[in-house]
Amino acid sequence: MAQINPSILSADFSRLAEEAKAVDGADWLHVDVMDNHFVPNLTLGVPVVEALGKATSTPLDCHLMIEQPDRWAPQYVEAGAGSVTFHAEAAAAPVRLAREIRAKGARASMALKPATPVEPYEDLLPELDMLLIMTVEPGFGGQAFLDIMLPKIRRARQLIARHGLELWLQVDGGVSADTVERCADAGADVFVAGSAVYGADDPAAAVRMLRHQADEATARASWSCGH
Ligand SMILES: O=C(CO)[C@@H](O)[C@H](O)COP(=O)(O)O
Repeated sequence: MAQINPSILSADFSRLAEEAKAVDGADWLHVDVMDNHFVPNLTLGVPVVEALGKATSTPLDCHLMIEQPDRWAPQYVEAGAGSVTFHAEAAAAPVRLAREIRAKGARASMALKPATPVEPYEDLLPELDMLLIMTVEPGFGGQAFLDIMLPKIRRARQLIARHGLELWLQVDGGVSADTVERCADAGADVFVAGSAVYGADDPAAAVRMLRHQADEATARASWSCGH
């Protein structure tokens, strides 16, 4: 079944605990950590992740859009993140970092900005639990989905299949009722949605609707036949 991870970046930051509970039933809560260096925006850090973990039973999927993830990622695991994503463009030693995240008990994930190809990372995929393909330039919610990322999602799904991996394939940026089916058709199985969820009158219902759309598209997709 498709996983829908609402992005807290689109929530009301003055009511984070309530906003986290508003999406009960989501698979993970996506937490965007930005440092104003790797991306031109600043959001939240370890203490807020720790507080969020106490406010919700939904597991936390922390997306680190920061420099020096090798130094910081382990602290997010200790703060309670169930999944930690670092950027390939920022990590000094991605294999060592993925192993450290896993050894500390979280799922290890690596993200690729739109201009970063997936092929150079083929040999690293077995070290990961999830690969995140950005479908906008990281930094801000509410941007338009980049259609030109669909071939990259397809190529990533083919690599995962070729190696027989159980790797989750996440997409993030501009995912909505208009785009989720194209992402699922291309091979994504984990969908981050910020404005499409928190901009809806009923965020929990928006999660259910996106999951339904993604599941239907996946069932029709050639990559999922036989799964
Ligand atoms: O990582 C990011 C942005 O850098 C995302 O998680 C956005 O927060 C998603 O928001 P929408 O594009 O779905 O509004």
